[in-house]
Amino acid sequence: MRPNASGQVIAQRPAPGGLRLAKRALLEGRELSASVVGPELARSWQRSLRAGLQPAGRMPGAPHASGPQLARALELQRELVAHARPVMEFLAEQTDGTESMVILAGTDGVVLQALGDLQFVSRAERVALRPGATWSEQVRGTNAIGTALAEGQAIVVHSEEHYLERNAFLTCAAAPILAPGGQLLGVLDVSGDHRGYHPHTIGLVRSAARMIEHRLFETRHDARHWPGLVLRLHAQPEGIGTLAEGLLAVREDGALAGANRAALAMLGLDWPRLARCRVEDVLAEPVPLLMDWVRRSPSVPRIVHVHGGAALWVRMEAGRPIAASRGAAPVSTVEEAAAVDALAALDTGDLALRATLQRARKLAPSAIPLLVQGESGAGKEVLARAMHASSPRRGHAFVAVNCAALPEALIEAELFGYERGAFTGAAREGATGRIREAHGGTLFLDEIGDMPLALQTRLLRVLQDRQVTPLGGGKAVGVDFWLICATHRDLRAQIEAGRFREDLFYRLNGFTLKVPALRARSDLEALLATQLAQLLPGREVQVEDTLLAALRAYAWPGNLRQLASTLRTACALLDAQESVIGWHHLCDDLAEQLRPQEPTDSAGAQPEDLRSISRDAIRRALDDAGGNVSEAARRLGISRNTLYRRIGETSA
Ligand SMILES: Nc1ncnc2c1ncn2[C@@H]1O[C@H](COP(=O)(O)OP(=O)(O)OP(=O)(O)O)[C@@H](O)[C@H]1O
Repeated sequence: MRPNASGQVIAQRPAPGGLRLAKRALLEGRELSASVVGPELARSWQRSLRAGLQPAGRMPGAPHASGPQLARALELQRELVAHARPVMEFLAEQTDGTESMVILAGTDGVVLQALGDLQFVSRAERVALRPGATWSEQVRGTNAIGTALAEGQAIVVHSEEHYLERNAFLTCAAAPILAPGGQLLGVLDVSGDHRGYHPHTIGLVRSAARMIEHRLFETRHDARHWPGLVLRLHAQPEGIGTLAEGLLAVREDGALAGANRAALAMLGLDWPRLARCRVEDVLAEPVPLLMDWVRRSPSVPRIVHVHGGAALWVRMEAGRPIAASRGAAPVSTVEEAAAVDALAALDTGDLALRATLQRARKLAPSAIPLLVQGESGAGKEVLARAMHASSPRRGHAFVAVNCAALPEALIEAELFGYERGAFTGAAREGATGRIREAHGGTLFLDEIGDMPLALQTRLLRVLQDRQVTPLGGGKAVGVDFWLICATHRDLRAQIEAGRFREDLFYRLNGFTLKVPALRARSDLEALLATQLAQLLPGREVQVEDTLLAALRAYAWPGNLRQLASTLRTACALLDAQESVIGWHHLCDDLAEQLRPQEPTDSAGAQPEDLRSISRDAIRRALDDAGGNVSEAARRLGISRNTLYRRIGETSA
């Protein structure tokens, strides 16, 4: 098995002898056998031949950028280099011990950064993999970096597929990195000893290139500076916010300003059409409607319709000018109203939650560090966002970081930022880091109980000194933010077990706020009404009586997240003329979980009952998903991590 040029796996790798014969055929002007040499490789060999290169001969001296030339190239590509760095470190960790290098090259094929193990190459060959070396096809013939640039797509070039025999010791996988407008910015590559070839490397490299593109898009269209709309799209609501989401930037006048590749695929666009299109050309919903949605409730996912195609879920973010340009009301009045509404909007009648909200309202102006505790999906982040919106800091950023979602090396770079001085003599910073982005605003650290101990020590230092020092030893910078942390874990038990620093616990826990689990709340009906009004504005929709009773009795292992995803599915299935949500509007597995249970008062259910309901639901979902945990989690409307945790809890 081997991946073809676009990274898909094709069945057979040609024998080296076959490639040698094919290369001879190329030199003799004969046709290349398509079964030995794929179309991308054949085109690349032809280009190499036309460039006057000889496969076996001595390579004419390949140009190598001088120190000042490299510094200038790095300066020109500052944004790309800064965003690529943490992703490259992550890739280098994944490929550690595999005798390979992670390389970032510019559009001219010049190596800008290289990380990893150079021991697998001879001293003479090392220089070719260092920053400054050139890997364009023109100078080195077919190779993953040069060929990915020439073809504009991901490619694997293995051993003798390299045009020059002297490069046959390498196996390389490379993927282009594109700007949000489709312009080629550079190439990410993993090159290693040809004996260490692994078919999954290309997938890893392509995902890493997507991560860089995602960060570039988010920086260029950051809602604080970009005066337009950002649409996050996916066929399923759970896909929004993940690496698989489509990203679309829309100018205030409706013209499309940027996208990622996932959005192009979802909308049936290509890069040239993107530049000519307006949002009305691709979506059935006009810009004023989108603007209205984003002003009224920006974080609520909605359904939009692609012309002649699928329905997609969308979550929108607006730049400040749009968010503030509501009618004739002065901005301060609008912000004031939003501030009051943010916490009040969460109060749907449950007394325990109301008590939490009242405390939150009093604490919001104080900037005392808060710890929000509650089960996964219970609404901890939503509460933290509402507190920020109700605080004097609401004019600044709310920065959320999930400490459980990223590998340790990435969270460190993400939180603290890093210097690019490590690889050039230039003085400007590489990436600011999320802590500094939260300056003046609120830093929300989700799943703080999962933060690795080494990072806890660094975070403690930041909280004590109120200064952050970027990785790579830059200057300490003063920071001022409101810290809100959240966890589903018992942090005291974590301290006992030696997994959480006690001194950090006291620093971040100025006050604990508890968010009740959905099954313990008494306001399910009010929640249903509020969410249905948001999902189907202007429509009067009820829930059928027997279904409502079953929903009340259900244990809701995924809490509000699961409720929201259940209602989104139901609304998507509801016909325009229907006004009652019934059993047939649920996905099958939830309907099955709900049916066998007699309607009982969930608030009166004993913990053991709830545990067994939860256990049954999980078992059924796993059975239905054929044991696939990701699929079972999707069916339950909870994350994979939560499902693993619940499996542990319910089998305890
Ligand atoms: N008050 C609410 N009204 C409607 N939906 C809500 C509300 N609070 C939360 N949700 C829904 O639940 C989802 C999860 O909420 P949130 O991220 O705040 O939970 P969490 O407790 O932080 O979860 P986790 O611990 O898994 O990070 C939200 O995306 C939203 O769909």
